[in-house]
Amino acid sequence: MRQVFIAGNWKMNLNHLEAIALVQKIAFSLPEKYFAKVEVAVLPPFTDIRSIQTMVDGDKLKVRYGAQDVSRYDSGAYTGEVSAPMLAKLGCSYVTVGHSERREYHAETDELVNAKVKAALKHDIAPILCVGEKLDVREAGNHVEYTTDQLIAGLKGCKTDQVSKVVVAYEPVWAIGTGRVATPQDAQEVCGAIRAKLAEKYGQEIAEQVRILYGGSVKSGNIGDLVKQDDIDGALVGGASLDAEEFTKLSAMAAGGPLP
Ligand SMILES: O=C(CO)COP(=O)(O)O
Repeated sequence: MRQVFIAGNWKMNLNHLEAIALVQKIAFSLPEKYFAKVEVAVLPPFTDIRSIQTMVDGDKLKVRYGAQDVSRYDSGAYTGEVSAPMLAKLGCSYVTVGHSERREYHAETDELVNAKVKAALKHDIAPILCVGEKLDVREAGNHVEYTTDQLIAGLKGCKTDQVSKVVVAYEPVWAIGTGRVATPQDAQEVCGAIRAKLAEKYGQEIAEQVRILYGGSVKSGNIGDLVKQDDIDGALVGGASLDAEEFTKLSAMAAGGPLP
């Protein structure tokens, strides 16, 4: 049984002091019983991770955390890069790989995304592999093939047992930060195709274990209908993850009901 998963991608927002305040608010406003039904993680900028680690460990908070990017290399002369061993040492559970903003603004190719997926897995950090089409691809009706091709390219060379640890995030680029959320049926179409492709390549048992998230303008008002879909196991949330009250509400709705 896959646990519902809500991950907040903070993107390039919040310094380490603001990060502490936000995580504290999330941890204390979501009643304990919800954490049994929904896994909640935050993905802050690198500069916030150490502060979050200290607080989560010290106060034994249920919120998990990770990073937004990782180097393909473990160490060496790669100025500006942060490695998977460094993230592992900071207790990161997750790292997003291949987010459309990195593919677009940092020219990340499928080959690089694949190398980063493998670097994370090697150090027991679960990659959140982001896939998703731009508007022109959807309008041409090629969105399913496009995203499943990105999926297979991102997982190339991974062992079958590693694949079960990967989280896939389907984020149609036209729905990110636009307020234009995909309908639950549109999102299910692609998430279902992603699971079917995983089953074809790695077997049904592995495919059933992989969590598939939807991302793109997710809010407390639309998450309920999204997670009701068979193949949507949660969400990768951008803007709404920066507001403690909204993110807590959204996490509670993903767990099956509103906050008391
Ligand atoms: O890119 C996203 C999460 O990774 C989605 O961002 P928004 O929720 O702001 O649309």
